[in-house]
Amino acid sequence: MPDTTIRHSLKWKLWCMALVAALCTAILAGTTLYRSVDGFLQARHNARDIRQFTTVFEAANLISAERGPANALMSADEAQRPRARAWLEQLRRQTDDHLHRLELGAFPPELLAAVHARLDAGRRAVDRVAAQAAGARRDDDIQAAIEAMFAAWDSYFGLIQWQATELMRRDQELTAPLFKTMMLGNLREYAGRLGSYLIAPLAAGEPIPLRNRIEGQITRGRLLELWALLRPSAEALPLDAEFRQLRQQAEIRYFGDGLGLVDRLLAEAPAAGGYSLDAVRFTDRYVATMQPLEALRERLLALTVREFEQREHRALQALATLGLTTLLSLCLLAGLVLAVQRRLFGPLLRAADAVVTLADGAPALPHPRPGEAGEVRRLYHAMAMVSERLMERGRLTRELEQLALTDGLTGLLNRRALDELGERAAASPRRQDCPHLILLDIDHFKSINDGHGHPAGDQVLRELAELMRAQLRQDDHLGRYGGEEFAVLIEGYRLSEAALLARRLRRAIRHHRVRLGGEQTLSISASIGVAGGPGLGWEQIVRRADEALYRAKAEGRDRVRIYRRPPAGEQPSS
Ligand SMILES: Nc1nc2c(ncn2[C@@H]2O[C@H](COP(=O)(O)OP(=O)(O)OP(=O)(O)O)[C@@H](O)[C@H]2O)c(=O)[nH]1
Repeated sequence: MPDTTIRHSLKWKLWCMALVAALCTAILAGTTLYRSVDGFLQARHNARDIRQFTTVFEAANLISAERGPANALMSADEAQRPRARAWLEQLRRQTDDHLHRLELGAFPPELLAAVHARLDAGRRAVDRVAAQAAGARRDDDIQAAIEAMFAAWDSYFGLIQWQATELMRRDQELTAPLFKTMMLGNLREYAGRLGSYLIAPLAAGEPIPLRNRIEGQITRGRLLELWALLRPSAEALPLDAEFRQLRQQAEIRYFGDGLGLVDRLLAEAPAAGGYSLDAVRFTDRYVATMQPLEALRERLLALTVREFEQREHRALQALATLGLTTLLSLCLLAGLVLAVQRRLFGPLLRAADAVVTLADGAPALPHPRPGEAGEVRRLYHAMAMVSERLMERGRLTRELEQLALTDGLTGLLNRRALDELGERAAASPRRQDCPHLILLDIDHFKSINDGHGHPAGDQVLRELAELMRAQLRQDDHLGRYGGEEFAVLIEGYRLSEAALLARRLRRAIRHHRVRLGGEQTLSISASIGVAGGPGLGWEQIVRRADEALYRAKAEGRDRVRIYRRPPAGEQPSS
């Protein structure tokens, strides 16, 4: 018996293999997906951090920018004061707005508190000077207020450094953009400071103190250093056309006009007529030349933010592509397994069913369905051939079996067939199956052969077979039991009825005329022995019928003798 347990089923093995393949795919894809998700989250964090850093830096820029109107206010006359005050108030509001937003973020409170303290101190110093009448302001107070505002920026720069360090520690990829941004922020701050060193002397009409000149030179040196780092060929700088254009504008406006203005005032001795520009006008003109520096920093930050947003977008695309590819691979695998199951196992199982019906001798071959594979069609074709051969073989076997049980001359059952039927009937427990045997032998048959030839003898045998068949019921079995010996096996008769049938047969034979060639006819007779009855074995019946037949022959032929069971102690009689 074939092992059909599920463990040995090909379908089960296929599903197992598919499961293993799906697991391998999932593990492989999972590892890559994990990296991809990690990359995407990192890119998203970086984009968010850079945007946040932009906000932080804007506040620094505003603190720096506050110094312009503060300087103007501290050196303004009565007429200039309202405009400078309005300008300063507007910038202070913007700065406070930004700082307020920062407080909501995760900055160390002590750093924020220090920024507020320094900024308040700087603003108070500015306001104290601004509150004095134009003529009463001392350049030392102005210088002190300016330096207090420098300290506010320095304090805020500490906050920027803290955040930059935090971000760089989280991802080193942020190092370059953060440094570039800080560099540009410093550039704007140093430019502002350089101008501020001139404000107090300009406001007071005093010569520029040596300390201011030295600080100014140091600041100028830093400015030029930073600017050199931002030369157009610097690889770390963006190739963006607008950025390059802004750099060019800064080169002309600030490093040309702005520094030129500072140099001119440094060169001017505060003679009797004073400086060629007062502090307010200087501030107006100088602040305007710093504009491209601010634009440059904003552009760099915008480009950096854009680049990180693009990275985030690309990481998301890669993640989506990988996810979809994985899903598609798993779907394809499942589809493949289902297709194999439908296209291969379905037909195989139908073929198996057909083979079983074929073995039972009732072939019901499966028909190929549309779209079924060529291999399956070949299998069905081979099965059709096997079925055809089996049918042919069955037919031949049946023919052989028939031949083995049939007498070739008369077409009647042969002795073997009759014996089989007789044994079966004798063995049957049903009373109505109880068999009787009429054994019939043609008298002097040898003389027919001798006198008329062997073919005439054959003709007699054939005609006698037909004659007897005509006398019998459908259920009676007629056979040729030997050379010129016939046998009738009957069931459901009593012995007397069997004897009657035997006598009828004898009479029919006696009255029959065999026509040989021409007018010549031949009459024949037969001797008959009858035996049978309940409780007898087939061999016994045959032996008894034979005995009765022998007696019929012995007593003169052409007669019927019946084997009767003798009373106890007596010889059997016929
Ligand atoms: N034509 C022909 N003769 C056969 C066939 N089978 C047996 N015989 C002959 O049947 C004859 C039987 O002869 P015997 O056994 O002497 O019997 P009988 O001549 O009928 O004599 P009794 O039976 O005593 O009346 C033999 O000559 C066999 O050759 C057959 O198929 N065809």
